[in-house]
Parts: sequence; C-alpha cells; structure tokens
Amino acid sequence: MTPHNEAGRGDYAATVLLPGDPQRAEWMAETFLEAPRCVNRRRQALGFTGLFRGKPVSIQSTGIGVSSFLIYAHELLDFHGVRTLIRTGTCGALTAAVKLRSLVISQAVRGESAESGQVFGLYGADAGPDPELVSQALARAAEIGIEHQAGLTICSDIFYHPKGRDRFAEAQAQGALAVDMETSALYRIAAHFGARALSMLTVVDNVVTGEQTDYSERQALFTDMARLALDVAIES
Ligand SMILES: O=P(O)(O)O[C@H]1O[C@H](CO)[C@@H](O)[C@H]1O
Ligand SMILES: O=c1cc[nH]c(=O)[nH]1
Repeated sequence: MTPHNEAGRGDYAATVLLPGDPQRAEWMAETFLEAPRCVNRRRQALGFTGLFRGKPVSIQSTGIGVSSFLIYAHELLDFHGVRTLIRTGTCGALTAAVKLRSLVISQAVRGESAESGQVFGLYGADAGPDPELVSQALARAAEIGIEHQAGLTICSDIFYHPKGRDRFAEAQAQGALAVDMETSALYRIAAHFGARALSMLTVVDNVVTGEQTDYSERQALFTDMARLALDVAIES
C-alpha cells in the first residue's frame, strides 16, 4: 500500500498501461482483460490487473497533468517494481494532417514552453521512449491496419490557456504532431527509474481545424489504441 494506492505488493503486473481517465481504465480492463481484478479504488483512480492472451497486464488511471501522473507512476515504479509503462492517452492534433480518431506515437517529447511540461526541472531533460517499444508498436500498428503517425509531441501543463491555440505556433513550426499533458513526465520518470516507457495517444480534437470528438463515442474510439498497447505489452 502507498499513500495514493491501496494495492498490495504483487497486485500489479510488470507492465502497466496508463490512461488518464479512470473510466477508460475500467472500459479497457472489462473489454480486453481476462479475469480483471480492481486493485485500486482510492480517489477513484481505478487500477486493474488481469490477463491478456494468458499474460498478466495491469491498467492504472493517472488523472490529468504532470503532478497527478507522477504520483501514480512513482508509486508503481518505486513500490510495485513495475518495469514497463505504456501511456494510452488522448491528445489534440497540432496539424490538419493528423486525423481525428487516429493514433499518435510519441517518439520524442518537448515542453510546450520553457516552463511547461518540464517536470519542474526534477529529472533529466532528454528522456524519450524505449526504442524497442516504439519499433514493436509501429510494426504492429502497420500489421493490423491502425491509422497512426509517429513523431514529436509536446506536453503542456495547461489545458485552458489564455493565449488559445496561438501558443502552439513554435511547436507547430518544429513539426510537433500533437499535444498532451503527461508524456514528458512519463519519459522522464521512467528514465529516472531505469524503466521502459512508450506514449500512444488517440486524437480526440484538432487544434487547427477545431474538430472534436464527443465524450460519448470515446470508449469505442479507444479500441485501436487498447489493442495495440496490449499487443505491445505482452510482447515486451
Ligand atoms: O485522456 P487523458 O489520458 O487524460 O489525456 C489527455 O486528456 C486530458 C485533458 O483533457 C489530459 O490528461 C491529456 O493529457
Ligand atoms: O492535452 C490535451 C488532450 C486532448 N486535447 C487537447 O487539446 N489537449
């Protein structure tokens, strides 16, 4: 047991999928895992462990933003000895070429600005995804026909920003595909603990075109991402 998680030692598998939204965690566990068991309900940050094709996998929700994410990730890595973290998040596309409902695989991440997404300067700056997990995800996505793009993403601490979408101009000029609010923290804390990490993100809105998905379609929307993450999880 840890301050934010009631699970005991041994309740988590070595590989954990990390959606932000607890409802996504529950849907993924109930839809894809055999014999899913809820291992954490504290603060409704739902966590589950079950089997996927006979292999143990866990799914833990992490809330919104770097501060919340780091609490769950830290306790998984430090207390539960988790070795591989795969974020199954959502993002906003930063270019019209990245389609709504497709998948973005974060091959590198930057903060939105010098201040934002920098994990408070606590960890090394250059952490990225595990190259083997990236290769596995790209190969599997191509094999099963999931529409996806891989590249630079940015990580923001702010969802509602007074500058609106203008704040993304620099990131867009650098070729960033999408924005989320946790990937920077994921790559940095995984590197700190010597663990492996990958962030895959379903596009739920497009900052350029203004298109948005509706929350009501979101569970079906996550089928591709959940399948891909679970395939990578059991290969890893
Ligand atoms: O849907 P999740 O995984 O929470 O991810 C995205 O959605 C939240 C903002 O709506 C942020 O957490 C952002 O990173
Ligand atoms: O961080 C996020 C997540 C989804 N959509 C956005 O615009 N930003």
